[in-house]
Amino acid sequence: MSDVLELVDVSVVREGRALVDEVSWSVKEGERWIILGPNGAGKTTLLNLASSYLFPTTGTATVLGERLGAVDVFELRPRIGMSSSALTEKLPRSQTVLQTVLTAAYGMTAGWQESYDAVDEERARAFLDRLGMSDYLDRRFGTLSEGERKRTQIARAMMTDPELLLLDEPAAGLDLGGREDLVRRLGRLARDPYAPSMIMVTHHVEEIPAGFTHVLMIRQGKVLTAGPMETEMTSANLSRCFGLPLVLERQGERWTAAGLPLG
Ligand SMILES: Nc1ncnc2c1ncn2[C@@H]1O[C@H](COP(=O)(O)OP(=O)(O)OP(=O)(O)O)[C@@H](O)[C@H]1O
Repeated sequence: MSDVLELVDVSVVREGRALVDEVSWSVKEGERWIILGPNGAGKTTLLNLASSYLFPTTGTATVLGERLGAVDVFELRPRIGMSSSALTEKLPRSQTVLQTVLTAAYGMTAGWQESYDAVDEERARAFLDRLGMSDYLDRRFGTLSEGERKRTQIARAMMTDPELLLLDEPAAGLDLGGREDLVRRLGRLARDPYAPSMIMVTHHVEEIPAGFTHVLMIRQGKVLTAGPMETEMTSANLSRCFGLPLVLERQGERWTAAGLPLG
């Protein structure tokens, strides 16, 4: 298995502060990683490295076999699918759902043309169908609910047939039903052997879909633990990560966590 992502002693320093601090981490082809950590821990910074939108201040980052700093990122980026709220804000509100997904095939956030291939349209419809968005194809993106927007964005991220799929808090802001619907769909994607390698950032263990294989926990820019879910998802690790005593429980392939009552 080859490395999809390899960080070696990577630090990202801004205003004299290390947002990520000497991080070494590798993601192999086919793995599905969760990044867990409190607010401000450096999770999005790690995703921005993985998506080649940020370069290390020190250390080396290799994405899909290409070393950042020595590769044309405009060739690398189409190989990476990304869904994040920052990206959602850049998508034109007046485009339809189908157009929003289709424009990804051409590496754009805007610019609807009439000349899209029938093959591309077929693919866009198929991804939207898998994400339960078939009834919304002609709806304007700006009129969608939070959950519908997230599902559209994931379909959009899949459109370029990426080798690496990055999901930044895909379930944030969803109600319980919306979260469970999305988590089930992501679980199905995670178990699909033809789906790309995946890295998903979350604050909540309840949002970890079935089928995810590895977890990285980060706190104040430092990696606390990184490895297989079976060995690393423990109450002790989670408590260290979030800085208070937590009890982690597993039910089948899903997780819950709660703080211990105050004594
Ligand atoms: N350009 C920047 N200059 C200075 N500080 C920054 C910059 N970008 C991010 N930070 C800081 O770096 C830290 C890590 O940010 P990051 O967004 O990676 O955290 P996060 O774990 O994703 O947080 P959250 O869960 O709140 O989204 C934060 O304290 C943030 O304020």
